Amino acid sequence: MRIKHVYLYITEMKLRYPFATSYGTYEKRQSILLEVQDDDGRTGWGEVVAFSEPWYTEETIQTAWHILKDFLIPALKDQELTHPSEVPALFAHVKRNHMAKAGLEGAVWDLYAQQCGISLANALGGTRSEIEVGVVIGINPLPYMLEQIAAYREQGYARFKVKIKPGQDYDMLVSIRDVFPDIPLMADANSAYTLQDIKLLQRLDDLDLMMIEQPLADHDFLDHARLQNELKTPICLDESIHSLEDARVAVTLGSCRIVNIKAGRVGGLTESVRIHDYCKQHNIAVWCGGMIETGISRAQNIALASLNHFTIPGDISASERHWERDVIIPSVRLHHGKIQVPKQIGLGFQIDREYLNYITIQSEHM
Ligand SMILES: O=C(O)CCC(=O)c1ccccc1C(=O)O
Ligand SMILES: [Mg+2]
Repeated sequence: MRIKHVYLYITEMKLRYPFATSYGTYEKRQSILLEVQDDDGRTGWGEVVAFSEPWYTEETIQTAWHILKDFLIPALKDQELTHPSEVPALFAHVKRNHMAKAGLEGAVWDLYAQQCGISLANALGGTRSEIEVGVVIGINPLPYMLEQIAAYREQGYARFKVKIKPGQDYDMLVSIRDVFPDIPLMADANSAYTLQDIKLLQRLDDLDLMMIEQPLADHDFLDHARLQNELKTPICLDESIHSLEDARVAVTLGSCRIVNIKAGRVGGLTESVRIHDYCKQHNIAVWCGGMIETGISRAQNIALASLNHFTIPGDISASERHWERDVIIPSVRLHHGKIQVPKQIGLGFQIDREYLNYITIQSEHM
């Protein structure tokens, strides 16, 4: 396969509800959607999940746009490929910029699956026909969070993740536990704490949380290992894990017992599958993270989460969790609290071109 054309779209969509994390609040979402085309005119779709602000990682929409246009797309175009797992080597001379790389690599995976006449899930080695999914509750006044949890439970979500930050942590979680003693519950700190907060973090052990996600800074492998040693609650790493190598460091040091895999953060689906396989070998649980993404990345996540070691429900909610309307047809829906893994070829969804046009604020053909 040879990529002859790449079409880039910067889109902007308003979230149905503002989404607050420990480091900031998202109200609207720009994304880079990209379409790659081969010599036969077939196209594959990918999404760069970087945000407009460098809060979650250092990448932004603008840095990704630059890296894609000036380095990655020229490195990919016209190269003869037999498999998408060859794409990371073409990008190896470009340091990091994982979300930009993953957007393009994901589009090649979709195209490859279509050429083979199989689903993306199948191409990645996925075996599940449906996946259990969880939902994330942003930081808000407590009564509103309780209402949201009740509503999402009604919709069948199998796991509830609550964002926490200093001052909105222990007491808030105790109140949630009082109302919902049995729900599978976890907390995501997005690096809001340091090892100095160890006493507070140890109190969370009373709350029967499935895990605490990324309590400390992204580079703090050693401090996470010390913290995990002192905590009963499993630590899950998100922002710390940019590669298989990071997963090896974390697992070897004992920095976590669970890994959140996001294709964007680790540079693509190829690296995601490698991390999945490594964690499976080492008895480290994995689940698929979310990035408030459009349906393209959401469809990719569904395919990825169909691999058999994704044993914990991921942050793969229905399209309507964040969007009034999604860019894929049909939108992602829950069926009895689960999401069906599409059997159709490629991503298994169509692109809603009319809506794509409507939300596009900039585009380019390369
Ligand atoms: O996609 C979602 O619904 C929310 C996923 C989420 O928690 C998140 C969203 C944006 C940035 C970081 C994170 C995170 O997992 O830390
Ligand atoms: Mg997280």
